[in-house]
Amino acid sequence: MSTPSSTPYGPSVHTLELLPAVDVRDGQAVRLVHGESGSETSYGDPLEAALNWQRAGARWLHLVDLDAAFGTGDNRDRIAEVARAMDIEVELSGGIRDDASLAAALATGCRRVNLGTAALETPEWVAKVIAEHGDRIAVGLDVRGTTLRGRGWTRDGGDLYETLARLDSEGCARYVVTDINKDGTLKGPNLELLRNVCSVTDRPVIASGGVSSLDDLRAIATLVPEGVEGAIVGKALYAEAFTLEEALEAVSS
Ligand SMILES: O=C(O)c1ccccc1N[C@@H]1O[C@H](COP(=O)(O)O)[C@@H](O)[C@H]1O
Repeated sequence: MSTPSSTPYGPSVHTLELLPAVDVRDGQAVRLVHGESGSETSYGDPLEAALNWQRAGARWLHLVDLDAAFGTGDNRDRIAEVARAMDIEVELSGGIRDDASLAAALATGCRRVNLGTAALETPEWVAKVIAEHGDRIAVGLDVRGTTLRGRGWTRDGGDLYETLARLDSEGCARYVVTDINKDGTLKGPNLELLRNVCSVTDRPVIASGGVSSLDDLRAIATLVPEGVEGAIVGKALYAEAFTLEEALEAVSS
């Protein structure tokens, strides 16, 4: 997914793809701290937020149904409305755990979905949908240390590296790696975790959690040759630490 651009001097170079996040809870765009329910800061209408990132030049939107992830209901209609309104690519997460929720998610026209809990609790189903849908399926590896967390990040779900090896062997096309301890904190990304994951898989990795500055994005961009394809940016954009235009400029090569 990183942007290829050929040069007259050699092989293609790739720039880090940026995926601004719109997480939806109770119909509103929100940001959480460490993914904890109850830590929400609200940023208003999710459609307006998404259109804003699109207008600013994003090529991708990371769209999350937080209620579905937490099991506190869902925002399915609102999420579908946002996904359908986008001219850019959308990756959709939250509560996609069975055939019905997967079919509804794919029917929004999103480019791909991220599976979290299902990869931990129903591995046979995940292997089946990876085989059926190829790169329209990515897996979100949400970790504290090296322990995966599911069900709104409230339950342990096994070892990161064992799960990664299993998913690799099943043909999983891509991983979204979130350090929960960093998420929503503006404390900087976990570069070591990203490096470690890239060292054990040849699949592209999307970095998530902790981005606070343009320098953080530049630091993640240095990992593109190791396999980091993109970075999700949430709190920093909503808190206006920088603009999306500045971020896109910072990672363009
Ligand atoms: O994105 C968040 O802040 C977040 C916080 C708490 C739980 C999940 C969160 N987001 C994403 O939701 C999916 C997991 O959903 P599920 O387990 O498949 O239902 C995953 O992509 C998380 O990164």
